[in-house]
Parts: sequence; C-alpha cells; structure tokens
Amino acid sequence: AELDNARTGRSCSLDSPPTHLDVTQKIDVNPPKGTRDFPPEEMRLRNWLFQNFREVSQLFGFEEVDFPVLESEALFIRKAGEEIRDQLYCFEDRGNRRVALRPELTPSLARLVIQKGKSVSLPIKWFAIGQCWRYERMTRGRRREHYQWNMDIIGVPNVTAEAELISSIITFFKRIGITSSDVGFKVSSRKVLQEVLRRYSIPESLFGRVCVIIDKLEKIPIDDIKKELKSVELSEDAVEELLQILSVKSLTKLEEKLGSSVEALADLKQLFLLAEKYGYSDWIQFDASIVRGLAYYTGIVFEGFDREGKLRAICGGGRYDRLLSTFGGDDIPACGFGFGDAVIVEERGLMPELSPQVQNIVCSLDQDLQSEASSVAARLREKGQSVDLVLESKPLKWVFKRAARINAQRLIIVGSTEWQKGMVSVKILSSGEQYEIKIDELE
Ligand SMILES: OCc1cccc(Br)n1
Repeated sequence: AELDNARTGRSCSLDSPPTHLDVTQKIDVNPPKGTRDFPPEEMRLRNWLFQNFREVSQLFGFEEVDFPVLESEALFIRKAGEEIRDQLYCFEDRGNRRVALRPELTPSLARLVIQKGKSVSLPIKWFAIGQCWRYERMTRGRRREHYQWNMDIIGVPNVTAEAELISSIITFFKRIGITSSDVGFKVSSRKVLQEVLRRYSIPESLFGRVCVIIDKLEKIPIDDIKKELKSVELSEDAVEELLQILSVKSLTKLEEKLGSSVEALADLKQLFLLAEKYGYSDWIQFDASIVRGLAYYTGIVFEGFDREGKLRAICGGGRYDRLLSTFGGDDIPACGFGFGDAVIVEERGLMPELSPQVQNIVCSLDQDLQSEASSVAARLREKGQSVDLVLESKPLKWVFKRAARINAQRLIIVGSTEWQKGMVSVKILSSGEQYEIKIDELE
C-alpha cells in the first residue's frame, strides 16, 4: 500500500504510519522556501502592524472579513498576461479540482459580495488582512507569501470612495509616524489610457492587456514595452502617443493633450479637490504613468511610494467597476487597495522597538512551596495581572536574569518565612524598591 501510495503520489506523509523503514532523519528546521516564521520579536512587530491596520479600518467604519487562503483557480484566471497569473500558486487537489493559494484578496471579496447578493446593503465597506501567495522560481529569491491589508468600498460610483481610501492609508502612515516627506501617492486614471486607445480604435478587449504591459514601464527596457504593445496590434503612432501621454505629470498638461471633456480629467480634478478638503494635498501628485499591474482596474489608480526611492511600491489600489460583472454578478462599482506587510517592515527605521511585556514573575525559593507559588500566580491572573510563573526550582540569580529578559515589572517571591506570616516579598524591578505584603492584599 505504501509503495502504491508513493507511486500515485497520493499519500501525504501523515497517512503512512512510521515503519521499521523510517529512520529518524534530521528535518530541515527552516520554513519552506519564500516563507517566513514569526518568532516572538517578529510576531510582536506583525501584531503591532496589524493592530494599526485594524484600528484605522475601524476608524473609517469598515467591517472585517476574511476568506479561505485556498480558492478555485478559476477565480484568478484572467487572460491579460498578468505577473500574478504567471506566478499563481495553483495545483490539483485530491479531488482533482484545480485550486490555488490566493495571490490577492480582491477576487475573494468580489465572490463573497456576489454570494451575499441582496442580503447586504450597499455601500459595502469591508477590510481584510490575509496571507497571499505566489509561486515563482526562487532564482529571484523573493518571498512566496506576504500578508496584505485590503480595504474595499463596493457600490459607490464616484471618486469620493477613492478619496476615502487614500485618506485611510494616510491616516495609517501618520499613526506610525510616517509623514508626507517620507511617502507620497502617485495618482492617475486608467480612463486616460482608455481615451488614447479609443482615439486609435484599439478594441476594449485589449484594454487589460495594454495596462499590464504599460505597468512594466521602468521595470523592463522601453523597446520591450514597444514590442509588447505592437504585439497587441498597437500602431507605431498609437505607441508613441501613448508613451507621450504617460509621461505627463500635471493635470493642466493632460488637459492640453486630451482636451477638457475626457472623464478621466473630471475624476482626477474632483479627487484633488477632495484631497484638499481632507487636508492631504501634500501627499498626492498626478502621474500619468501609474497604471498598476492588475488587469481589472478601470478608473482611478494610485500607489504609495517612498520619496527616497529605496523601496518598491508600498501599497496600491484603484477602481475596478467591471470585476463583479465578470464573475456573473451585477454591474456594481467597486474600488479598493492592497498594502503588503513586507515592504513597510523592510524600513526598520520606521518600525518601533517592541520588547516583551509581563507584569509579574512569580517564583518560590523553596521547592516545597512550588504549589504555593502557583496559587499566587492564579490569584494575580484572576485580577487581570499577567504572570510568568517559574515552573521549577531555580536559583534567584537565574530568576533575575529571566525577569530582565522578559521585561517583568515586578518580582514576587514566595519564601517560607514570609509564607508562614501569610505574606510574600515584592520587588519593583525598575526602582529596586522591595517590600512584603499580605497575600490577600496582592494585586
Ligand atoms: O505582490 C504580489 C504578491 C502576491 C502574493 C505574494 C507575494 Br510575496 N507577492
């Protein structure tokens, strides 16, 4: 059976009980390629980051949602040649279903909105923090997983929604001490691209693919961009005009080029007006080259960048008014953003120093008093005090070292002399102050 299983590749190691053939091999203690463990110091930073994501989302009145990490592969199959598709972490499960580890959260969110149908009233304002996956050759040594914070507004057609989303990210940055001199947002609209393609009668069906190609500007040589654009039947003129327009960095210039009637201009003007009213004008700038790499965006797109140019895009998002209808749902307008946990923590200087915190360490000096020490710990915990209980008889020197390592505020010593009097010794570790106290007064 074991050999059969091995041949069909169907057995997981958990299915085949150890046999005399198994030898205790040293397992690889590192996590799978491209993935991370979160030991305490990393987990504290991650919890701090996610706590800020959550608090900002709730400040904006959003409700938290989540979805399975595993989704049907079909949810992510789009024909626009996106990198996210090339790197899909997909496989066939034991029921011969094509499945994938989600590379992003937006399609799952769209799926849940459609599933909920009329049972949820619009506008929907949901946020999620979820692990997303990609599978790429490790030659590039890049991660295969990261956690993404998403906020989405479903059912609001005008740019007040995008303005609100950008405001939420800026609120997050300001909370963690990042200012508009550290980070900015480049903002554009895919309707700019749409207008140019319309003028050259490029079919709508090619829109997503053209956007994905344009997103590779500054990532691959310009000649390759031109070659790829010509491969989707863009004429020389169309390519030149497109690249011209994409270099525009001011709305006035854009108006000169496209005329004042295009919808893109109206959206962008309104967004900048709203930014003024929110008070975050100094955080955003128009940049026509911003298209983002996901095929489904249809309108305003934006990305957060570090002004020193050291980091990759910190976050990004935009309007995706067609996604729900492509999944068979109603034609409901939508916009959202994704904010990965990897780029921002690479800037360690922006991250706080987070040490472990525990209020008490409790120990007994005499191993016959171990159970008494447990009762003291239980009493403190009932009062909401955190306690690290020393679980075996240790010399006081050892206890002091551990107290320092776990950053305990108070040392509670259960000693026989004091215990006889119904008391324990307390030492405030920051000041060195020491006193005895009745056990039933301890809190
Ligand atoms: O940003 C694209 C992406 C998707 C999934 C996982 C990772 Br790491 N990066």
